[in-house]
Amino acid sequence: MRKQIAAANWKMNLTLQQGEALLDGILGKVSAPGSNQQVIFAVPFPYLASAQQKIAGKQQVFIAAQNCYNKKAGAYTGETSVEMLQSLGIQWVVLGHSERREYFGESDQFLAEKVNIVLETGLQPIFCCGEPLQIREQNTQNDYVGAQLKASLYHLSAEQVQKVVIAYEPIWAIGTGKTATSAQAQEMHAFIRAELAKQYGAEVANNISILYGGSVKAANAQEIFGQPDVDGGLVGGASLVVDEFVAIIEALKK
Ligand SMILES: O=C[C@H](O)COP(=O)(O)O
Repeated sequence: MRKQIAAANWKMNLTLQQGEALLDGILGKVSAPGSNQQVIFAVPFPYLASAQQKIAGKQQVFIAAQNCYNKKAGAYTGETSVEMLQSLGIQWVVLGHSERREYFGESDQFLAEKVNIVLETGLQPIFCCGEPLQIREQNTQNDYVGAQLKASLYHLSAEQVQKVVIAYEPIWAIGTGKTATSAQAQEMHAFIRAELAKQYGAEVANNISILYGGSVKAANAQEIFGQPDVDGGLVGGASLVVDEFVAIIEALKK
């Protein structure tokens, strides 16, 4: 059965001290996640080790990297390998966030290579997809997102693809305060699941968690997460505030 997941993406925010206080605050307040729920914190690279120590012994709570490189090791100054992440105990990596695609020119092919190395090393990707405003206005978002999935994921086996969590993040809703309506989120999530079912069969598609991202906050989480094909969220701004993110975790389906 697929998991219900609240994933925090801190992006390039917070000092180490602020990050530690945030993590302590959230972990001190939130009830223990249920066995079908997971909480993931995607923190900046320099904080991975300390964050990993803070969650030690907590069931269903994980730390994620926000990125990784597509090569195993070598002369790639400034990059971080999946093996390095694994050596810290990290089990998750966010890949293909629209900010990486836009500001760092990450292509579908490059992301397919990153997906491969993450899975081959034994970690799990949170693979982001989503359309810009212009595409939504043309009503071609299904084609756009379908092409992103095909280009970066469909070479995977059925066994591998079930280790991927997909995060649908309409770019026009990220950090804008403009959330997709719960109906828009459900419509796209159902489309993504139907596409996965076409490629891998319904059983596999039903095992894949699909998160919504884009201005999720305490006030709208329950309604969005309540949609049948929405399995939680990838949360930016609201994940930086203790009470907001605690409420978002509590809004996950049981
Ligand atoms: O990774 C998270 C998404 O980009 C959403 O960010 P946001 O919640 O600040 O809109």
